[in-house]
Amino acid sequence: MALEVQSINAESLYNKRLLRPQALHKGQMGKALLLTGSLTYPGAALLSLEACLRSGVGYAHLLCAKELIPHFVVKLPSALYHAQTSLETSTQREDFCKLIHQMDAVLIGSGCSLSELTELELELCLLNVDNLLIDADALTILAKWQTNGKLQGLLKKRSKQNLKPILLLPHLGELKRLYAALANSRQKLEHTKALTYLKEALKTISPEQGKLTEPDLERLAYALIVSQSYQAYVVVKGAPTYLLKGELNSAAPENSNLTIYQNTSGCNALAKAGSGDVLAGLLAGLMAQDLAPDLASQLSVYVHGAASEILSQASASRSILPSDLLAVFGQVFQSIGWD
Ligand SMILES: NC(=O)C1=CN([C@@H]2O[C@H](COP(=O)(O)OP(=O)(O)OC[C@H]3O[C@@H](n4cnc5c(N)ncnc54)[C@H](O)[C@@H]3O)[C@@H](O)[C@H]2O)[C@@H](O)CC1
Ligand SMILES: Nc1ncnc2c1ncn2[C@@H]1O[C@H](COP(=O)(O)OP(=O)(O)O)[C@@H](O)[C@H]1O
Repeated sequence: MALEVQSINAESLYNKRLLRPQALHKGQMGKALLLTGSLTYPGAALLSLEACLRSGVGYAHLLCAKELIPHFVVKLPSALYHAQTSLETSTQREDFCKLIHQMDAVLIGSGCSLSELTELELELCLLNVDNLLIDADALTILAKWQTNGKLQGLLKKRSKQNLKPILLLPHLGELKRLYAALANSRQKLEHTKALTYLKEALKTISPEQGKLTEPDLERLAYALIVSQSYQAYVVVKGAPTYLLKGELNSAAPENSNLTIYQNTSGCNALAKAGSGDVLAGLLAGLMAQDLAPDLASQLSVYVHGAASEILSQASASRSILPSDLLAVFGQVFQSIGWD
């Protein structure tokens, strides 16, 4: 039984730092496309876009309702904007596919709203995008497709084309939604097995490593099942955030190989609508720079959390806004040697 618990902290990330040569140019630093925000939730687009720009990515693109572009461009002029189309015609779908094929990473979901258009965009992304991050409303659509059987076909096509596992960013509510969509007795049994495995395996490691509470273990057991059933990497958002690497061998849990990464940064200043949008944009920008999904996830959750801690040294956490985090990302990156 191999289980390891590792902390995501300043030292671990310093040791994994990748330096930016002075002579680099924007073309070497990746292109990220955000399919975030909507007329209903425009703020989510701005938060994720600025976070993406502050990740160091070469180009940050946003595809959004054309009415929003004149407002956004005033606030974030360095981003590149594309007007959303209905995807009803084959030309519109071809243009959309052309755009996503040019990208090194695509984020879909934060503030997109649960529209038919979001569904069409998500389907095309699943079939075409290698580094695909899925958040918020797009997670709800995934759960719906899991229930009605559509997702299985899409994931099969995805794996035939050798596209990477998708990256999911659920909070506990969304994680449970994804799990509930599986809800058959076999998977329920696997959740019980996963939980039992985690509890047993934790007894075999040092008490220092194994400080995981019962609710955290529950969360991780859900994440294990979701990760396997959706063929996905999962960032298990919350206090604290966890990442999982490896697999549960459900036939023989004792033969599983699993690493749990526990983030050590963050505070309750993040318990506000919009914090998740900031995290998603930052992670998309890092993935576009060719960082492996596990390193990009570790770095983004740490920087996001540490930014909230810096702000809370000078302000009551209640008054800190998700948009305030953006200005201190640079300070956190610098403190861990990521220039
Ligand atoms: N400024 C903006 O434009 C924002 C737009 N947002 C978008 O608004 C839409 C709806 O977001 P909602 O926040 O209503 O939807 P959620 O699915 O995030 O939250 C709905 C409910 O889920 C439960 N929940 C949330 N977080 C949980 C947690 N950590 N543990 C357990 N249960 C939890 C709570 O009961 C919550 O009221 C999405 O598209 C979202 O992306 C949000 O991202 C917030 C900010
Ligand atoms: N008390 C807390 N301590 C540490 N991190 C937190 C806390 N509350 C929220 N967060 C972090 O803030 C983010 C909230 O994301 P989410 O619930 O998706 O918000 P949004 O409304 O923006 O979609 C997650 O990254 C989560 O880990």
